[in-house]
Amino acid sequence: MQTVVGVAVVRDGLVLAAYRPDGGWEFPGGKVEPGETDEQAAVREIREELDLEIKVGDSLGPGVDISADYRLHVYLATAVAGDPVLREHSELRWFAPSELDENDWLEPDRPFVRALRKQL
Ligand SMILES: Nc1nc2c([nH]c(=O)n2[C@H]2C[C@H](O)[C@@H](COP(=O)(O)OP(=O)(O)OP(=O)(O)O)O2)c(=O)[nH]1
Repeated sequence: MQTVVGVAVVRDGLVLAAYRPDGGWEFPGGKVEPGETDEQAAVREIREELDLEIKVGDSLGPGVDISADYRLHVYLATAVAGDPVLREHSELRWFAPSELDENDWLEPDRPFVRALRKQL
């Protein structure tokens, strides 16, 4: 089983969501490479995808299977420097927790979206 890390970047009480070109909101992030920790992968992916420096915080809850091969783990993070740059997604948006509608998110992300609505 390989881990995919999603990062819930929080700033001023808003969470950053990224819209996939093939549809659906997701947490920016990606696959953890061999020898990397989840945290290292999160920092690398957010730098690559958004040109953003982050500090990774707590996990948002137990991992959720994406498929037989991949499991999604989502971590809270804060932006240390810079603004996110649109590179790989079709849209980036900061959502207030009350605006988060889990139905617009990829299915594996929905428990994490619910956790965010409770925690933020
Ligand atoms: N980054 C990210 N991926 C997610 C989330 N939820 C979810 O099911 N996924 C899936 C989509 C992808 O199939 C896989 C992550 O792959 P990736 O981000 O490294 O690369 P990718 O979109 O180019 O994926 P792929 O087409 O190469 O499979 O996990 C999420 O919140 N964030």
